[in-house]
Amino acid sequence: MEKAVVFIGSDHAGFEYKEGIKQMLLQEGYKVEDVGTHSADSVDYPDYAHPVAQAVDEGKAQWGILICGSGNGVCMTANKHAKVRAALCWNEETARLARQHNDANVICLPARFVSLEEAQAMVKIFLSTDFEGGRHERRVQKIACA
Ligand SMILES: O=C(CO)[C@H](O)[C@H](O)[C@H](O)COP(=O)(O)O
Repeated sequence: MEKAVVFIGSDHAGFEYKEGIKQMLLQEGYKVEDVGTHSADSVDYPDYAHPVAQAVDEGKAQWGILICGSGNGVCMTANKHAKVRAALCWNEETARLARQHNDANVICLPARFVSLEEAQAMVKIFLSTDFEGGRHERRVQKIACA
């Protein structure tokens, strides 16, 4: 089966984790589009969160992965895009629930609060867990503003 297209981005705080997650995804056969940043030099997280969210919003990417220090800045930015449901995840269970209950399409990770191994495990779970639908479908429908 054809692997999904994943857009990934981070600020300087998430740069090393972005590289580690990207390598893992490439090894697993995903098509990965890296929007930057490309070094640990200080940058502004919206400059990377918007392109990832836009790709998901426009259907160019099935999934988005965003990393900053706390995960909050990239998450707030991504959720400005209409079709994006970006979820801040900090352990395997929150990553699983973001998919099962919220049908999230972007995972936001806090590089300064989890290990790279934990972040990689969360991404694996996020990309392989199905939305449960049912009662959650109704709630997800209500997230969007009219
Ligand atoms: O967006 C954030 C906070 O909501 C991120 O954690 C940033 O990575 C962080 O603010 C960057 O901080 P720095 O002191 O400029 O490295």
